[in-house]
Parts: sequence; structure tokens; C-alpha cells
Amino acid sequence: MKFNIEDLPVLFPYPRIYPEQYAYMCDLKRTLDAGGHCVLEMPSGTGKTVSLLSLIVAYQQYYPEHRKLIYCSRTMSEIEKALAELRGLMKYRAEQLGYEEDFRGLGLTSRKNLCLHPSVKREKSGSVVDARCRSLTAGFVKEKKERGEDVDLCIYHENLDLLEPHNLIPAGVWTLDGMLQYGEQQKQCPYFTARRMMPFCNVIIYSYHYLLDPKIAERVSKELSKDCIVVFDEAHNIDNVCIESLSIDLTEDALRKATNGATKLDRKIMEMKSTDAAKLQNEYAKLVEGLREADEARDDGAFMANPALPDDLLKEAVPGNIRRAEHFIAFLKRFVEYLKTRMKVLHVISETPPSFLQHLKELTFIEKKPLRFCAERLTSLVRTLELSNIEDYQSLQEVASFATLVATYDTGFLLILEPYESESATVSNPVLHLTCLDAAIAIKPVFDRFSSVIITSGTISPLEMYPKMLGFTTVVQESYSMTLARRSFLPMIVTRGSDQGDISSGFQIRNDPGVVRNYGNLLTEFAKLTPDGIVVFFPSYLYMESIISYWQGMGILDQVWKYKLILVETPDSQETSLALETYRTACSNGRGAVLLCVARGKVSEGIDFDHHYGRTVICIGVPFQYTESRILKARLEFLRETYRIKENDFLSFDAMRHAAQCLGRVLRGKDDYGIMVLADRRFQKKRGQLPKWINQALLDSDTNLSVDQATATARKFLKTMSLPFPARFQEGISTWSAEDLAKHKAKLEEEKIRELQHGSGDRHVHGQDVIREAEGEFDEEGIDDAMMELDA
Ligand SMILES: Nc1ncnc2c1ncn2[C@@H]1O[C@H](COP(=O)(O)OP(=O)(O)OP(=O)(O)O)[C@@H](O)[C@H]1O
Ligand code: SF4
Repeated sequence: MKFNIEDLPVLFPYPRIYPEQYAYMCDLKRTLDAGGHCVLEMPSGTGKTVSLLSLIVAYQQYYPEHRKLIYCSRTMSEIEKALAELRGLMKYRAEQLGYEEDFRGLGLTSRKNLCLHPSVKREKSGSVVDARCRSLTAGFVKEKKERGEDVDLCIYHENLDLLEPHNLIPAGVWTLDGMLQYGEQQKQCPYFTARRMMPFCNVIIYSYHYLLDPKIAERVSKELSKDCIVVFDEAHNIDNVCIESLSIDLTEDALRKATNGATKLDRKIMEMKSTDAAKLQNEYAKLVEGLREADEARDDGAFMANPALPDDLLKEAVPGNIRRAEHFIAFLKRFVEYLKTRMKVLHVISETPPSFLQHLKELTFIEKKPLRFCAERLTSLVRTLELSNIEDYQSLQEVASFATLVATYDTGFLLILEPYESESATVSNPVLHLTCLDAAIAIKPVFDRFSSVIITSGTISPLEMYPKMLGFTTVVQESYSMTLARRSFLPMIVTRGSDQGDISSGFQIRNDPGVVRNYGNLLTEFAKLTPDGIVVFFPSYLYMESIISYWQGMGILDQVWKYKLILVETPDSQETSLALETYRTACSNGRGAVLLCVARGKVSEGIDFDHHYGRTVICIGVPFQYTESRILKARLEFLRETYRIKENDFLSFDAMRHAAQCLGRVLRGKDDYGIMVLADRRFQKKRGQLPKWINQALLDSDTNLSVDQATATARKFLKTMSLPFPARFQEGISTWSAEDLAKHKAKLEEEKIRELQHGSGDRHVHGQDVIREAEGEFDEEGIDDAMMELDA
């Protein structure tokens, strides 16, 4: 389908477009034109990915700036899905234009997913794959080979050097699978192919970490230009990704390994002194010039990851006391010993970085300045010593990163030392957390560097929370409703059991047998009435386990078992994958199944239960975070003091974004249908925090139901859904042909002219105008007539 948004011609690879897709694209264009950032919430399953890609590729190809698109997604399967969508789009464009555009689109994921080396790719852990790959590809290993030494290289990496650097793979869009196949045919490494081709790509699709984790971003994404368009898809959790990328936990075991690493490095330094002292001397001379100089030789094999350092620091000379390799190691050892003594306390300590540094200085005379250089200084040393088995130094690197972070940031971080794993534990197992409290720190470089950053998801309400927490301003902030030709999803809040007793996971009553039984009855009733799959979300593993054992005792599971197979998510991802597979088989072949899982777990994020795989989703309880966690408490305090976000507001926002994610799992498109049950009386007050598209579909009469009322409503809903609903009923309402679109544009145009006459015209088409128009079209009576016709 072809259409224009203002002056921009857009090619859209489907014959029909949803009104919300068009609205979304109008707002995207507005953002790009204005050169600013935006937050957009688009209902689940309404084709956000294809809308983003169609508009941005059109923009890229039409305007002379040819702004590159960096599209960040969360999981490998989402990256693969977006690449497949992009490939479809480019194929469609070629058909319509009559020629293939000069275009490259590539995806990047970790070495673990893209490695082809026969033995390295078999490693289970990502960090081992990384380390082994580095030992086969580092510049000095190659030099050694050239000198005739007996070292192994990776042939898949070597072959890349034989190709033209800007043409390692033919133009076009490559899915990850496609790249693996091409790499195998040509015997070239897909991971390095993608990384080296990044400067020559029009679209790059990769995971968040390549931009947000400063340790990786510095290596992978530093050459991207300012006018790139950055998209964070599925961004409802982006603040947590930011925080995790800058938080470090140290345990006693890690410190022991760090000491071993330091001792090994000492030995290596001695060896090098006796064989090739000039190398160390050379490094020393470079460090006088500053880290940037010392770092120049670093190739894309990147040794170790370091936290971001302010630019000025990289230009400064490295402090004298850590310039010599042996002095630096002595310095690190002293720091590790200090940390070990801190671990010995028996009560919880929480302190700010300045207070930690003060204490450190008093006891060990270690100053802040050399600490800041630790991470980079260690990288430089590991490179100078030409070490290949980096795994041995991983813990030492963690300590060095810890040192750099604690000495770089005075605010936005907190140190929390917890001697025991839990309140009731008697054997100490101390952990020193350096926890980042401010999500804005990790994402700031992204907002500073790129002119347009698009934050989008199906569930990102309340929209204003994100600019506040992440410290940016938007040009557009919008949440779209879902245009539907029939009510295809049924959200409801269940507050009571059939006995009128409360339903809630509130702390005081969550283990009350009456409440547990009511939850059990709710599940049994829905197991009876739902065809195929039911997904049930609990607030935590602990609570899920306790309810399951109660249900077992009460005979509830036996009841459910009569209607459905029961499967459970566990923290083990392999077990969960197996449970999911069985669940899908049961939904496809048998009476269906119930999947019991947790909000915030793997299933709640990124697993789709489309069509018969999910006809009912039940949220048992409000998925609040565990509020006794010290780290969470510290973050809440920080948010209150710095961003004026109240504790309760944040907790409630966080719980509701996860609840909405769970609900969104079952609605994967306009032809899908499903029931969304929010089972907790507290949801009544939190309704306003649901995404607009869910809230609008939630009728007032469905916000305070008992289990039997909910069952009756659900039965009625499923009965309507079982009637055939041909696609033509959606035409002109929830799907638009080119003519429908032209009609709506003409209407908008008329309205604009009228507004202009009254003196308030605007050049841009606003997404909300489109949706308003589309909603005006909703012809309930017409649909009812059509349904009756069908019935007859
Ligand atoms: N206009 C359209 N007509 C027909 N199919 C479409 C249209 N737009 C998108 N689709 C298809 O609908 C499916 C759902 O799209 P997609 O997964 O992109 O949704 P989404 O909004 O990104 O969902 P979520 O963000 O919740 O995962 C995809 O398979 C996509 O190809
Ligand atoms: S270069 Fe590529 S193929 Fe070779 S070990 Fe590294 S990731 Fe694997």
C-alpha cells in the first residue's frame, strides 16, 4: 500500500493499514522532523515493528540526510522477527519501485549466538565464548603467528581480512539465520562481519546493551553519527536495563579470584620483564600521554569491558603511582585486601561513594584519582602482556570496574554491604553491592549524542514517568487506543470470591485459606470455560510455590487437572522452555493447558501466546516488587529526593507496567481474542495506570466482579467470539484500504482548513486526530446487524 504523510511517500507492505499504525507513523514523522525524542505507546500486536520500519526507511530513502536507523530490541527472537519484517518491507519496496535500493540491514547479537568455530560455539556460557574467541582473534595472537610461534587462530575471522572491508557481505537485509548460513558457506565469521559492516549499514538491529551498557557501547557503537535515529522497542523496562548495566556485586569468592588473578598478572609481568622489558617500557611511555594513546592499538577484538569514563579522563596522563605495571598490581591488591576486610562485618552497611572513598583513604592511603583509572589501566596491561585466557582475570576486572565507578560518580550510586543472604540466615555470605540508583546515568550519553530517540512499547503508561526517570524531554508523547470492529478482548477486575470474601495478594491476607481457595476457584472456573490455553501470572516464585502447595492440599489442582494439563515456570530457563513446549503441544492437540508463571519472569517478557495459545490470562495479585529489598528502598529514596517521584507512585507504576505486560501476552493481533483477568481488589484503584488501550476496553461494570459474575461475563464473551467474524467486517473500521485512508485524510484536511480559518492550524498531522476520526467511524449498530445476518 502506498500513501503520503505530508510530503513523505511511504510504502507499507500490507494491503491494509490499521488506523493506529497510521497515527503512530504520523507522530513518528513529527518527531523526526522536529529532531527530538518521543515516547509512544502502541497497543500490543497492532504491528508496531512494521510501522516503525516502514516510516523510518521511507524517511531515510527520501530525504538527502539518509539518517541511519539503530533499532534496539530485547531478545534474540525479537531481533530476528524485526529483521524478517525489514526484509519483507524491502522486498515490497523493490517490487513497487521496480528496482532494488542500495540498502543494507544487519542484526547483531552476542558471539555465543553467531559463532561458527566448531569448538568455541559449543561452549555454554557467553563469557567463555567471548574469552575463547578473543584468544583466537586478538591482534597480538596474529603477530605471534606471523613471528612463526605455534598459536591457534580462528579461520572464520582470518578470512574476513581477505575481503574488501566495506563489502564483507552482499547488500540486502540479512536475518541472523541468513548470516549464519552465509558465514558457513563462505567460511567467515558472522559476528565480526556484522560488527565491521555497521558503518555501512542503513539499518542495524541489535540488543539494548550495545547502546546502553557503557562497557560495550564504547566498543561497538562509538562510530555511529549524531543524526542516527535510535529506537528502543519494548522499552517499558528500559530504566532497569540502564541500572543493571552500571551495577556491580562483589562476593568473597570474587575477591579471592581477583587476588589469584592479580598474582598471576604479577608473574606474567616478571616473565615479560625478563624476556621483553621494552614492551612494558613502551606501555609506560604511552600512559604518560594518557589512556586514549595507550588504547589506540586496541582492535575490535576488545579485550575487556570497562565502565564509561568521562572523556577528559582519557586524555589525562595516568597517575604516576599506577603507571608501572608492578605498581599498579600492588595497588589493585591493596584495594582487594581492603574490600576483603570490609566484608567481615556482621551487620548491614550502606554508604555513599564519597564516604566509602574517605574510609578507604584513611585506612590505605588509596586516593580517588588512580582508582578512577583502574578499569582502563587494567585493560591496557592485559593487552601489553598479550594475555589470551581472559577468564582468569574476569573477577579482577570486576574489581577494577567497581573501583572506577565508585570513584567516578559521587551521586546516583550507593554501596550496600549485606552480610547474610536473608534475614533468617545464620551463615554469613556477604555481598557488596555497588548499585546504580539513577537510570539516567547510563542513558544520558544516548540522549546527548543522538538527535532522535524513540522510546516505544505496548505498555509504557504513565508516559510522563519515563522522561522524568531518564532525564530527557520529548517532542511527542502519545498513547494510542485500539480500533476494533468488535470487542475482541475482555479486561475485567475480580475483587471477590463467589462467597464474597476478598481476593487479594495483599501481604496480610495472601495466605489466608479463604483467599487461597477463592483464587483456586477462579482458576478452576476459568479452566472449565476457556478453550485451549490459560496463562496465570503470580507476583513472585515464592508466592506461586506456596499457593501451589495450598492448592494441592485443597484438591484444587485435581479439579483443574480434569480440564487442563498444568505446567509451571521455574527459574531454570531450560526447564521453562520444556514446559512451554509441552504447553503449546497441549494447546494445539488436546484440551489445552494452564501455564503457571511469574510476572517479571521469562514468560511474561517476550513470549507471545497468540490465538489458541492464550485465550485467558489471569493476573493473581498485583505484581509489586519485594519492598523489603534494600536496593529497592535505596532507589525509592533516590527517586523521591532527586526526581520528586513518590515511593508509592513508583511502586504502583512498576507493578502496573508488569501487570499490563502479562495481560498483553494474549492479544497478538486484530484477528486474535482473549480474556484478561486482574484478580485482586487493589486493581480497582490502579485502573488509571493501565495503558490507555486496555483501560478504554475495561467497562465500569467489569471492575468489581465476584468469581461467579466474572465467569458469567467470560462465558458470554466467548460465545460472541465463537461466531464467525469475516475480515470484511473490519474493513473501514479497524483496517483501512488506500481509499479508506484517503477518505480519512480528506476529512482531516477539511478540519484543518476549518481550524486555519479560525486561526489555529498546524502543518503536521497528529496521530490523535487520526484515531479520533477512526473512532468516529465505529459503527456498532452496523456490526450488530451484520452479526445478526450471519447468525441467521
Ligand atoms: N497492517 C497489517 N495488516 C496485516 N498484518 C499486519 C499489519 N501490521 C502488522 N501485521 C502483522 O501483525 C503481527 C503483529 O505485529 P507485531 O509483532 O509487530 O506487533 P507489535 O505491535 O510489535 O506487538 P508487540 O510490541 O506487543 O510485540 C506481525 O506478524 C505483523 O506482520
Ligand atoms: S571469530 Fe567468530 S567464529 Fe571465530 S571464534 Fe570468534 S565468534 Fe567464533
